[in-house]
Amino acid sequence: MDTIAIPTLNRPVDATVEIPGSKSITNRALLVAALAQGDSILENALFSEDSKYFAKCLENLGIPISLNPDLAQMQVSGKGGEIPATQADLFVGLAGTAARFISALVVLGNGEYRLDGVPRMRERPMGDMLTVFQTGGTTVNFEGNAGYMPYTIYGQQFAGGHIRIKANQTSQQLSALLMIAPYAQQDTIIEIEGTLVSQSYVKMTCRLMADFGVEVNQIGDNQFHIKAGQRYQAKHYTIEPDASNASYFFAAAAVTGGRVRVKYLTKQSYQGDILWLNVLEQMGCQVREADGYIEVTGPEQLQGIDIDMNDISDLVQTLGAIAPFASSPVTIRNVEHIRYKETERIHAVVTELRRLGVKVEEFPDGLKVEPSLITPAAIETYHDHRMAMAFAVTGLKVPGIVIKDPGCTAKTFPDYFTRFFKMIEQ
Ligand SMILES: O=C(O)C1=C[C@@H](OP(=O)(O)O)[C@@H](O)[C@H](O)C1
Ligand SMILES: C=C(OP(=O)(O)O)C(=O)O
Repeated sequence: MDTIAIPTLNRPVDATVEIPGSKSITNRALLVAALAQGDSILENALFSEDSKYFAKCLENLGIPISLNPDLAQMQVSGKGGEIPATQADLFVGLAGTAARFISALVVLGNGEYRLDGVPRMRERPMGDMLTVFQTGGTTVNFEGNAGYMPYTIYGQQFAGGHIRIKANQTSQQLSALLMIAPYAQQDTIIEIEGTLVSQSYVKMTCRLMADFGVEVNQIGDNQFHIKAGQRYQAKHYTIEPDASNASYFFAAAAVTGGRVRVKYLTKQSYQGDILWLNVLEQMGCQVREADGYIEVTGPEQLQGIDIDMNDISDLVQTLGAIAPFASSPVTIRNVEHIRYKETERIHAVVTELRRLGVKVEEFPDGLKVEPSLITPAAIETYHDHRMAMAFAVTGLKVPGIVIKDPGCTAKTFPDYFTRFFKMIEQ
């Protein structure tokens, strides 16, 4: 297995970086562009495993898509809600958004669609959404355990109507239902049973739907009304830089007492993970937004924090990886749902911090990291891009940190290490 040794930086970082487009926005835009009638052009689209699997699924469903990675551009020729292919084998890798959004899309088709992913994807929950479809008359045949990949969906129509769904393990199934709801046979009311995790992503879904011409009426925190017959409008759409992936570069400024500017990101971002800036401010960093970039300047000494990260849970690893450098404990709460992601993330981050000699306590829904001296180690990444990207930042401060399987960043950020090394060379 490949490894990358992280060189320590014995000075504050001082760099300006560019981050590729948001994964979450790219995959939403691909879905709604596929449902619109006519050509949409997506600028600053993300080219990574997650979005390429998504694009390939659309192509296999007969929706023409042309990819221009050099220009970071994708063109989708939407079919107005039709799915031309009547049979398709669809592979989503480890992309949770592709798994959930494509499964919903094929319910609108008229045919037989088999979906599968890598072994870990077969362990990630799909059942709450699939039960909704089954209740509405769609047949789903599971090859293994009910509620998990691989399965075949026999698309007919999405019934819509009054739907109840749980969203305590992932919000992505709710986002998927919302995005196909305008194409249902009747108006749809979606009611959340119990708690909704990762709410900021649902907000992102509704904002993106609005950008493409479809209205969602949200009543309180847990009811969504979508009128049938609304249609997405094909359009030219520019995707923001990925705020989750920007977090590692801002974190580099935070731990080295340096300065990092991320170009083209704004505080008005659709991405909840822009709140990483508030987290860093609370830990002692300074944040400045200017025309065309956001700048973070790290303090001499980071402070600890006690924080509910339910809404920004892709940042748990970033915070975990810099937490040992704070002057007081860092406590992360309310993120039980990250146990269902690329890996069992609470356990993974706790295990790797302990490997580095850090004192850390694991809770059912989070962790507490004590200020600690770090001893060097080779970090296991568990096929999880965020383990590799986050612990590379730790390596800037401590000699001898090695990241195993750095290629796993390809899921959302194929050239992460190239940009990371460019940051330290500036
Ligand atoms: O809808 C989305 O684009 C996402 C929602 C979140 O997942 P959960 O809703 O499963 O927490 C997030 O972790 C993931 O990276 C992207
Ligand atoms: C959880 C993530 O991805 P997904 O659920 O889209 O696979 C992530 O990118 O951190």
